[in-house]
Amino acid sequence: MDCNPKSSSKIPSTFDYLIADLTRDVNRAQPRDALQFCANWFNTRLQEQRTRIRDIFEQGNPSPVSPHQRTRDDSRTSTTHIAHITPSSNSPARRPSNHSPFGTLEIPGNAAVNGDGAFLGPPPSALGRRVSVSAESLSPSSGPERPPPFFVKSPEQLKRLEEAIQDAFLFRKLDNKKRAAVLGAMKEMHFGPYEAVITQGDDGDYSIFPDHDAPTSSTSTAAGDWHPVYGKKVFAYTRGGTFGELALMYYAKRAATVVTTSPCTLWALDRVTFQTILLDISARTRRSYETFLASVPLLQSLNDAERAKLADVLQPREFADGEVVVHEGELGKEFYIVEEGEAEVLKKARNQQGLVVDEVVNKYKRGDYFGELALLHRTPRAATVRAISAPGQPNLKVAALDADAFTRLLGPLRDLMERSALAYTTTSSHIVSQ
Ligand SMILES: Nc1ncnc2c1ncn2[C@@H]1O[C@@H]2COP(=O)(O)O[C@H]2[C@H]1O
Repeated sequence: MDCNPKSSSKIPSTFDYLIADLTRDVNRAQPRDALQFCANWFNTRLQEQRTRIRDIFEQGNPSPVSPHQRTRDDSRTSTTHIAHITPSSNSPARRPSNHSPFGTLEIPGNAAVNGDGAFLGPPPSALGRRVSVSAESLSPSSGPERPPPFFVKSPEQLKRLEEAIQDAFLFRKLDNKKRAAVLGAMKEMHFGPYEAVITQGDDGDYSIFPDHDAPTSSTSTAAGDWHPVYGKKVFAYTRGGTFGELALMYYAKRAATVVTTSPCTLWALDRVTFQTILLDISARTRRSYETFLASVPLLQSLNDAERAKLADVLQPREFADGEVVVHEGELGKEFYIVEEGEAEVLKKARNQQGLVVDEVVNKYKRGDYFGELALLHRTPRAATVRAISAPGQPNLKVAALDADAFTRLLGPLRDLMERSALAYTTTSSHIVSQ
């Protein structure tokens, strides 16, 4: 059997990659009990994946119900009293558990998670409980036969949706095509005041992204500052806060109830799309970054673990022909590595007539980097870098690294970058950016 996902003509899925990795490890380890080895291997991979995703969430989008935050008094908590909340038609008092207000989307694999699955001894959840594992957890990749749902949206809806997700960490990893697929799969939902959007103890079926124009909603969970139906209020969401992802990531029960405090517009992303597109993409992005980074000359001296850390924090950006990535004279906040396409570097200079013109001083292609000077020296951008792509040629795609991660992860390469920068051409006609 050919287990190399790259040698097959179809697009390899996460499952293909997993089997290739497993085959490689089995060949290395030559286990006597192959079945036990495979069971342990998958279990370990599952735990690693959950841990990595949890870490990503905690870095980029801390959840109010993550274990170390649950008891913390958060300044974002609103002053709305939970005691005002009354059960709605969607509340647990009036409907059976597991009846989501979103209904069930008619897409394959969208059935509720089995509550007591014990397949392969699932890892404990982030909240310390054992969690169920559905068959989907081993193969989050949907493949072409399982397209995500698509909800038609007006330009006005799309604009609101874009605003709603602009701070959501996972979306930053999506390229334009995948982003469009996720936006299409998101469903607009309207809630009245004091309706339970998700209910503690239910299975997780949707991740929720509140509309930016929506008033706040609040979280409650049983204990303490008590409400007869919803229990204690532990957190309040303001605009831009997303919730409902924990149960989707860990196949755990809902860890808290989320109740609207006034009429709300929310965007719901179903569990299968969340996992197949978002989680799968973050794993794929990481994997393809690791391969790509190994080919970048600047990073040759980093080891695999260092490059893997870098792959975790890089964010894809795309620029059409003529779009500027960095402006000469501006403050620098990011560093860039070219993944695809081309860019040119322009510096302001005085021509013979004394007029200020942009002069091309450099060009970039795949594997090149730029934007290091402003971060290394804390100076304004020394030049403008803009995308160039002839008709039919790919747009410029870069992997961006923020200033903190640049210092932390590429600090050891400082000397190398300084030496390479000596080769930058600057003539007396160039105007020095201050
Ligand atoms: N001749 C050049 N002078 C200055 N910067 C250059 C030149 N050629 C390429 N660059 C890159 O252009 C980038 C602009 O942003 P930075 O100043 O942060 O870092 C700069 C370098 O990475």
